[in-house]
Amino acid sequence: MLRAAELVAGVMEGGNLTDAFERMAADHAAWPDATRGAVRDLAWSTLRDYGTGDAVLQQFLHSPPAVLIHGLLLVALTRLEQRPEQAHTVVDQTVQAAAVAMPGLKGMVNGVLRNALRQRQLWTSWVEADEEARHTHPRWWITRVRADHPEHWRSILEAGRQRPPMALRVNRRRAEVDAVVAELEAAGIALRAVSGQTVLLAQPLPVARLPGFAEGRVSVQDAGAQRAALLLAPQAGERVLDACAAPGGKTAHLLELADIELSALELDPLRAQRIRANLDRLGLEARIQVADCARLETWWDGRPFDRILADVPCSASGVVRRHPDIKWLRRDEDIAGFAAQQARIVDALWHTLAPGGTMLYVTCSVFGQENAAQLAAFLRHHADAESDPIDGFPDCQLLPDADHDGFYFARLRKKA
Ligand SMILES: C[S@@+](CC[C@H](N)C(=O)[O-])C[C@H]1O[C@@H](n2cnc3c(N)ncnc32)[C@H](O)[C@@H]1O
Repeated sequence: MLRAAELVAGVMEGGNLTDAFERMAADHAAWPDATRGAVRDLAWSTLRDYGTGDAVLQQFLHSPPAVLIHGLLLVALTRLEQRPEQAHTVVDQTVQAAAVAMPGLKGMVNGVLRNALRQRQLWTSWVEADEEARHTHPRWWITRVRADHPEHWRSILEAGRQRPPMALRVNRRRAEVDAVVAELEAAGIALRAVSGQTVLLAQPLPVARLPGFAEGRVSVQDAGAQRAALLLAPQAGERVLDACAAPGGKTAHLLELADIELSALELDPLRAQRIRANLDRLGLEARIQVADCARLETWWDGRPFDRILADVPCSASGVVRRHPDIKWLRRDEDIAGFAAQQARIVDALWHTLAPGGTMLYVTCSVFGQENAAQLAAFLRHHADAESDPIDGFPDCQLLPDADHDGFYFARLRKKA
């Protein structure tokens, strides 16, 4: 519990959860998978439901406690929700953890949790009374989703607090889908659905347990993310650019689909290393460059691309259940910053696209400012651009649900 509380406290202090978890896992390399998974799960669940937990906690806190103790209390409330039948054990474990972390606050932790338990039947009414707690997203986020998706805002917010699905992509260069399905079933791994090269697992599990993963027959990639390479549809012999490539999920998918000459760009040198590792595992090859894709003079040799994937940096509001720290770390005003960065990237990349070529703009966001508004502005500013419809529509907003994350796709063609 204390380890999970440390992760939660790190986020409350403004830190990134994924990085903190990776540091913790590296510091405790001897932890068995199950321990690592349990710590991760508890911290992730606590942050997914942070708004709810904090609304309950605020009834019992008279002043803000030390951040680690605040995190510990939130983790304890999550545990109490998950395991009501073990309430007393959970309280005892939390008090023991407080005794290790901050012995002087052990009594306070004990008092808060026992009081909260005594008033268990009131939790729902406290949560219902507060919009942030009810939807467990910040108020500005709720306002945006409601304005952008008047019909679906509730289901989007609800999806944001669920455990994410786990999907696989079968590497068609190395395996047949039927054979992979048989291997998974033989390993006792239950499947929920199979469609094209995509296999949806009934339960998430560590990649080390996936038959065929190390041998590059399968990759883990959300089913929504798998649409990107299919929509760009590279053809044999083409020059293709993956402009924002790390960790390389879509780079690999593009290379699995056709024999292309692919350049992968990535701004962050550490993340760029993950592209190479992914491609090596899958037996694929690309030219990888560390560069700001919008600064053409630093990386472009002047030869135009037939297709460009612009999987731009964004708010990640469509994948928030995988990164539950995001919703508490981002601010409303950050979204305009993302939109400006996205416009700068696609404006620059457009110069590198051949006449008649195709660019796919992708975000994992559900905010209109990064999506449809971005497309409209782009078409206004580029007379040589036209929309290449997706399923008969100018764009495609995939909303997060039980099967896939939230994504936005817009396909643009450069007039010849
Ligand atoms: C949404 S992620 C890409 C995910 C990737 N396409 C995949 O499917 O695995 C966006 C990536 O763009 C990188 N990035 C951000 N700004 C960039 C820029 N100006 N030039 C190149 N890469 C950039 C980020 O570091 C991040 O790795």
